[in-house]
Amino acid sequence: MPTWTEYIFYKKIGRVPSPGDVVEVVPDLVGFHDLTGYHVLEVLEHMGKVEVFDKGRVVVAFDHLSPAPNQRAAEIMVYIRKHVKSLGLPNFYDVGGGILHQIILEKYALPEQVIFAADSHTNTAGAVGAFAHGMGATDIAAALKLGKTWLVVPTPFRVDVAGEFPPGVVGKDVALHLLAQFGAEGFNGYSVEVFVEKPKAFPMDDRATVANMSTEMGADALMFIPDSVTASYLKTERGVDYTPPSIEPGKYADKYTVELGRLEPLVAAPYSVDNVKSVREVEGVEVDQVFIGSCTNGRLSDVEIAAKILKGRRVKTRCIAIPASYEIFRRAMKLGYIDVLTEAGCVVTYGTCGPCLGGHFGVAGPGEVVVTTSNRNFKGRVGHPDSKVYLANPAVAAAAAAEGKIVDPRPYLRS
Ligand SMILES: CC(C)[C@H](C(=O)O)[C@@H](O)C(=O)O
Ligand code: SF4
Repeated sequence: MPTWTEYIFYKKIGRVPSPGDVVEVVPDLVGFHDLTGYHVLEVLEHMGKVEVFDKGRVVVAFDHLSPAPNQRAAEIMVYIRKHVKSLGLPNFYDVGGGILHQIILEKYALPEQVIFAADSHTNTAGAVGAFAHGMGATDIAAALKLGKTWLVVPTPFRVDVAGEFPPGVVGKDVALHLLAQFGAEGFNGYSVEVFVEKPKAFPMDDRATVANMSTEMGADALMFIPDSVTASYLKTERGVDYTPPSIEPGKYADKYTVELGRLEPLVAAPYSVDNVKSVREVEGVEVDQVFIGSCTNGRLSDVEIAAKILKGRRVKTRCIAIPASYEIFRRAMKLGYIDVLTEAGCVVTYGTCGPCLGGHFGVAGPGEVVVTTSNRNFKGRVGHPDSKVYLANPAVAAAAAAEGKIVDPRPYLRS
């Protein structure tokens, strides 16, 4: 029997490919955002005519520099809007709609699909078992025009997730644990297939975080094998009936088991995603800015855990909280989380990557220390090259905001 990767490609091309094969596939979805969209459209213009193979399969979101923080960003948006309008693209999310990857996961991605977008964190949709992969703007332009693209079939690697999360430990810590074990680039050329032993113990939001950070691991894709959680997520969120196929585990190059019960809150210290330490090792580090958000950890459960920690407290350092989509913002507001966060002194907004990439809305200054729930911490990522970025889960981030320094968040979850 095939692996999930082989199964998906079998359904696409009518034969089971081997790792290393070059295959041509028709994408189910193709996406781009403001930053890469400009190049995508420019390449299409150079190719002669701006046209797309199937309007319904194209998703566009303004998320990186949105709302436009400068004239250049505004010009780019004007240019993209013009094309979106003349193409008549129905799945366009202007300023405030949210981060492309969250929108794709929330509204479009389905198991067994093949998804490409002009952004490296496209693999987030692997949370529902889609083969989702980031590509450069030129490749995306070609895929949009031709309705097909090619790729080298990756080697499947099996990861089993056993047990249940201890308090204060979430999907982010699984991602950081894998980075500690395998290193950045550790999964180059692999598609990681994750089997969850107790599906309910590993909710969709946590799956999305792990799939998202497979980019930092170098993976071509990371997919959660669809299970009862996938099915109920699709039913409740989208009204889609999905019965996961019963495929026997196929042949894997290698495998690894994550024991959730043995994890503790982790951080990736400057300046590398695999410079992973337990939060206890870095306790006391003073923090200038906290960011709770991004395509990694801007989902409802992330906002919820932050609100739980910050309820009745006042932040001791500046804290920016950005639910990853309009939908999440609305839900968080109805549940009272936005109120709690604003009362605690957080700056809250919606629908932008924000300070994740140091472009606007919280650019770090020289010497500043940032704790962020996002996915990259290399030099200068959040702004000044002399700033320092710690990647952490939303509980660690919220506790850092409450104390103005890195602390173990677990006591805050008990009180
Ligand atoms: C701007 C874009 C090309 C980039 C990416 O693809 O990853 C960005 O989203 C990031 O996180 O650095
Ligand atoms: S939130 Fe950050 S990592 Fe995600 S797409 Fe935006 S810039 Fe890239």
